[in-house]
Amino acid sequence: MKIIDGKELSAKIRQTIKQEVQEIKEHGNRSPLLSVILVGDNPASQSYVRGKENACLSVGMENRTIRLDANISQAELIQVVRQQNEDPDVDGILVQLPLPDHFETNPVLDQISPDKDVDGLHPVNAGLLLAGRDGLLPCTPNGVMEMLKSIGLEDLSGLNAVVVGRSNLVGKPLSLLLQQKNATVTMAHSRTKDLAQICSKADILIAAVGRPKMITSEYVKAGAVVIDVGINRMENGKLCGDVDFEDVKDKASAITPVPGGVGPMTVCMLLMNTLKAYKEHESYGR
Ligand SMILES: Nc1nc2c(c(=O)[nH]1)N[C@@H](CN(C=O)c1ccc(C(=O)N[C@@H](CCC(=O)O)C(=O)O)cc1)CN2
Repeated sequence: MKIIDGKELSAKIRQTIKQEVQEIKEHGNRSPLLSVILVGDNPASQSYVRGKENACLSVGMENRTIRLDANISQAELIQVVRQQNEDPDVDGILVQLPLPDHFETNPVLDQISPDKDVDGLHPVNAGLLLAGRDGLLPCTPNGVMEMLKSIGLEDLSGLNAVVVGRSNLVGKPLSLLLQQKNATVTMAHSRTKDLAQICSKADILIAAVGRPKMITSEYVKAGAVVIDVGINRMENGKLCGDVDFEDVKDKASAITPVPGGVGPMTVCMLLMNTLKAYKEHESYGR
């Protein structure tokens, strides 16, 4: 069984991003800039945003974090997003999720200019993905595809993929990306009947349900590739995935750990999207 190490893979990809950013700067150009908007003081979100700041630093990109009080209004938040849209130095804009309860998330995300939407969550980018056209891809699904590629799974012809979870952030876009690579995709979710039986037919099983250790060995076909997108904080403070790693690891041919699996790839793909947005803005390389 192979453990797909997201820390190692993301470090490798970051190195190529760092080299590109260095070349950009050596040619006298400005650096790519990621602007992150954080509303409120959710400790997990604060920690993820710090991770994004450090990631930008590590590849030589500029970073701007806009920290806003949880009590600001939806209209005020939208105003901040629009300011970032209009700032020519900003290449990528990300609103850290979840927003505090009194916000409606979609109308806020809709305000991000699609060419700066490095989270790939704007309806324009979601539509481009649906149509199989080039746009900015959501980071976690894109990171999962990179992980599959790293173990030689690029053309998925003839393979059954089951995605458990149907969120806009992961399940829906990931199902489309897998299908683009010719997998036969089943989208399952909490209301799916005979879930274990359906999962046990998967050559590639993706768990993105947000239920700690839900996927046990009875859900897994012998030799399957198991990708765990879940990041759940246990009462003892430790993190665990949606997959019961100890129970599944000897049945799978390859598996991602939590922590150190898909999480680091998410941040890496964010850097990649910011670089891509930058190149579009500056017509760099054309
Ligand atoms: N606007 C967005 N909000 C959120 C996203 C997102 O992609 N866009 N995803 C998650 C949070 N997230 C990034 O924002 C994120 C979560 C986890 C990790 C990560 O590397 N986790 C580590 C463990 C870190 C720890 O110890 O706590 C791991 O899995 O190894 C990175 C990014 C929700 N919000």
